[in-house]
Amino acid sequence: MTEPVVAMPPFAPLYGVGTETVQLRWLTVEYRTDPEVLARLLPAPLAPAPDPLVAIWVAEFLGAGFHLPDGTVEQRPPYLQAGISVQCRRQDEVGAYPLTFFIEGLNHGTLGREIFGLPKKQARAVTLTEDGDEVTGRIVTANDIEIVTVRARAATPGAALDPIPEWFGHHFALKLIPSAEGTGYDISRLVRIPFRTSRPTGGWDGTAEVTVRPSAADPVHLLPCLEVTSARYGGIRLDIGFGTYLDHVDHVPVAGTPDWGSVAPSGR
Ligand SMILES: CC(=O)CC(=O)O
Repeated sequence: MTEPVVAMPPFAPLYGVGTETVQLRWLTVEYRTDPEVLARLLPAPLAPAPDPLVAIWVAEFLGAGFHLPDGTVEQRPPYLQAGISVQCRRQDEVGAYPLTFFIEGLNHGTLGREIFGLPKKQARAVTLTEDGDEVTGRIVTANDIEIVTVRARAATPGAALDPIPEWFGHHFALKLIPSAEGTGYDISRLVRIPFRTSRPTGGWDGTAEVTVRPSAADPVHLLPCLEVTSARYGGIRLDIGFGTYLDHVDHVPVAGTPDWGSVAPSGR
């Protein structure tokens, strides 16, 4: 028999643990960046993919439903979320390594953060606005810096295309649980998270401009936009199942520190 998953606080869990189905309005802008910086951000055994691609996405989660083991569905109100992921390789598979997800209302993101290690942070604001054939996404950090503005314009409107890149099919997240004793971490493990998309509606391919602004706390500017390679927008359904544990990671790159140091395990 499979043991049920228990969430915090066990007295009155913050969320029910189940698989997720969500309807999205989603913008992805993909660009090439400095390959050396990208390589330094990846925890081994993740390695750079041949193309040094970054994807900035901004999405409205229109109705996230969590299918619980007892057959009930926990429904969430709509919210906005954005993320910065880089393309990577693990053995022969190409996938996405998520650097940071920004969310308005971190409570909605606790499940993905605690279980899968999706790197969610509270944002001051995430916006996704339509204006004719243009869509603009913004990420404003908790300390009020608009670190990302992406402005995309439709070139081929009306296509039924998936706005989520194919390489997002495998997300290799790093689940990192810090030690309670003040040094290092207790868990540092890659988790494969299956992202399955279906039913694209009203999407388009287009062009985009990307602006990233410096912030010490959220150093997205370390990944400069050298060339936009694609921009896609549209409606999509996303299904996320349970994850699979992969490699233990002993060298966790910490960006933005003067020497790009790493943290060590706690010894537990
Ligand atoms: C894409 C996601 O952020 C998935 C989740 O809801 O945790």
